[in-house]
Amino acid sequence: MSILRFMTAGESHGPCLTAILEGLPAGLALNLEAINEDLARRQQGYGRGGRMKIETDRVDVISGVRFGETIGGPITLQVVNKDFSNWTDRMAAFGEPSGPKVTAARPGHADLTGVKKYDRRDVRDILERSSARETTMRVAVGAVCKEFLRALGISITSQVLNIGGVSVAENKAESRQPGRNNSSELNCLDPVAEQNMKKKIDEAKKAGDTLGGIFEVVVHGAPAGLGSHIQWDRRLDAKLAGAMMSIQAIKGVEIGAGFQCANLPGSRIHDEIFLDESGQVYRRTNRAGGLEGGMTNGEDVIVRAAMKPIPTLMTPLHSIDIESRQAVLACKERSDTCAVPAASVVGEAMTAFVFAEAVCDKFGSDAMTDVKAAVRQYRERIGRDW
Ligand SMILES: Cc1cc2nc3c(=O)[nH]c(=O)nc-3n(C[C@H](O)[C@H](O)[C@H](O)COP(=O)(O)O)c2cc1C
Ligand SMILES: C=C(O[C@@H]1CC(C(=O)O)=C[C@@H](OP(=O)(O)O)[C@H]1O)C(=O)O
Repeated sequence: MSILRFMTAGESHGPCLTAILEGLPAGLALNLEAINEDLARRQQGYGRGGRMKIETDRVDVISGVRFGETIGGPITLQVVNKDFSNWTDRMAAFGEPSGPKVTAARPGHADLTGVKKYDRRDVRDILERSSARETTMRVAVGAVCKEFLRALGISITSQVLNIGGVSVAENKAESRQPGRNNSSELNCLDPVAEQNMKKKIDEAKKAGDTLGGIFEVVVHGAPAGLGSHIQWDRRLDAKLAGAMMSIQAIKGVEIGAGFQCANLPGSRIHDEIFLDESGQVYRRTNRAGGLEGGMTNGEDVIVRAAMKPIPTLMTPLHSIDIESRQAVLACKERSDTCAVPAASVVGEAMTAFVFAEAVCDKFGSDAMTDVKAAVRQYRERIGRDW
């Protein structure tokens, strides 16, 4: 059984979304506003659709917290869907359906395989749960995990590197500040690239098309030795890649130099190890992205994810109607043109969960005082021995 685990529930247009997070130590001070801030960051981003104008996501903490501190029990988090009141005809839990059915499956979504696998006649039975509205709860869970990590000196940030082929300049990408999130609308550190990205989003929107892109998540301050080389399912790189791939529409993940590793010789990939005058170990490069042998190595952890373009197009793609079995154009519900900045916040959240689990695994997870003491002692030992 996982030491730390969470589950989400709820449909995109249902009454609310819920998450239960279990396994964090008691005695962790939580800041409600920090959770709400991350929820607001996930809602931002040029290119998002009309739904984000309806919702103002704010979390209710239903269990596991008393007077601002965790007590060790499962933490239940809830966010209300304001839009539910407009969908009661199509989303009621009981009674007869009164709203129209969705029968034109969208390529690139769960629609077609979902209706077959679950033996449904209305694509809505599938799309409501496959929708990335669910990532609201991942961000709420991730924000709690971030508080836990922050108390131990570990911070997580992200930036958007590419939208629809428009990339940030390399020197701007590397100007990231550990532990600090930027305030750009697209979560991008290059103002020139950001303007071009916005133009690209405008063009796509005008053409009824959609865009994907790439974002990067950085973990700063993690001690060396989280994860393990001992067994395949204890490798932190594997857990991190799996967590990133679990985000809707993510199709590629790389750690450090990632796919560049295939093109360059070992002399230009591996990070050489040096000793300074005081005998401290250091590296001049971080192409491994902070992970060697499935463990953190003390450098910043750098993970990137590629997101495919949003599958709902306003100039719809060819598809079929599941009822009439005729060729039709895919359904086009209100939709985002580009959601890479939002996905970058979800990427932070999933990374926070993976690191929180690794910390609980290594240092225990009953009481915050014990976890803090164990981390302090371990940091001292590996600082001394290296
Ligand atoms: C933050 C975020 C927002 C998204 N918004 C939309 C959207 O508005 N319309 C849409 O069709 N897909 C959207 N997607 C993508 C779909 O949820 C995703 O492509 C779909 O669930 C199919 O899963 P797959 O792409 O992982 O195969 C969004 C994804 C994320 C991460
Ligand atoms: C609701 C969110 O994203 C949604 C993700 C989504 C999808 O198919 O993934 C489809 C759209 O839903 P709607 O039809 O309600 O506009 C997005 O808005 C959100 O991010 O909170």
